[in-house]
Amino acid sequence: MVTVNEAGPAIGVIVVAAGRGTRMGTKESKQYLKLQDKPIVVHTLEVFERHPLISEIVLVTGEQDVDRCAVWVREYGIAKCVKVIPGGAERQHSVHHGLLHISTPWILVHDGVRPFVTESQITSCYEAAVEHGASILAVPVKDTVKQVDGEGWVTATPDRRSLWAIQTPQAFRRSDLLMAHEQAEQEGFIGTDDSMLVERLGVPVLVVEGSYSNIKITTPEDLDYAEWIRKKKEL
Ligand SMILES: Nc1ccn([C@@H]2O[C@H](COP(=O)(O)OP(=O)(O)OP(=O)(O)O)[C@@H](O)[C@H]2O)c(=O)n1
Ligand SMILES: C[C@](O)(CO)[C@H](O)COP(=O)(O)O
Repeated sequence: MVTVNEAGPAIGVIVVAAGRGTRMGTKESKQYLKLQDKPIVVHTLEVFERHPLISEIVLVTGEQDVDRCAVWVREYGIAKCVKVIPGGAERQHSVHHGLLHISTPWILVHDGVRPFVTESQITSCYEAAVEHGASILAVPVKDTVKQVDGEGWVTATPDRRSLWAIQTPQAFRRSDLLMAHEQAEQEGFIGTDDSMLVERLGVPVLVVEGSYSNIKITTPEDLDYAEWIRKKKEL
């Protein structure tokens, strides 16, 4: 672990970037690939660095990447990033590690590979959490979604009007998120996002509409799309 800057009060963000990027298939983990002239994760950090409500960022990376990420944090002037720490085997473990290094009463969790989140989306997500207890960014699904069994047979067609594709950031009270992670760990439950864990505690989670351009860079074709979005936004 490297302490890079002094901590401040208020809203903290855990940026998780400790994944291997298996679906991207590149030698370099996708969060470190360059978008224009900077690593993707740096673009993501810069959005939170610029946000007036954010006081503190904890960056979670692969153990072998902590030092080079700490160098980028200094080089790119991410002054709100107080710690760069190693993550765990699953995204959930990485968030849990991050949570142990941040003590603001409200926490946002964000994927390091979602560099196109906007200031207003972050604000809306945070404000909805403060008003309602917990909130997540999402967009309505555009396609018809089927449930399919292991042999390829359709078993159900859920009503599309009730289906949303979930994004980050996700905003929670720190106490709820910590309890949710501890409970999940005790029960051996692994979820694909943090709200799943908080829902299991019985805390209602409000969906706030995000945008289709807040993509998670996951597979090779997302890189071309990301470059196109970046050019449109002139990041
Ligand atoms: N053990 C892990 C796994 C994922 N992540 C982070 O969680 C975010 C969303 O995960 P995903 O897109 O699935 O990333 P990977 O796990 O790297 O991708 P893949 O599943 O294709 O291996 C990414 O910023 C990723 O770095 C993490 O911090 N720790
Ligand atoms: C948290 C998340 O980005 C919401 O869409 C997503 O669930 C991460 O999941 P992945 O399995 O790591 O892609």
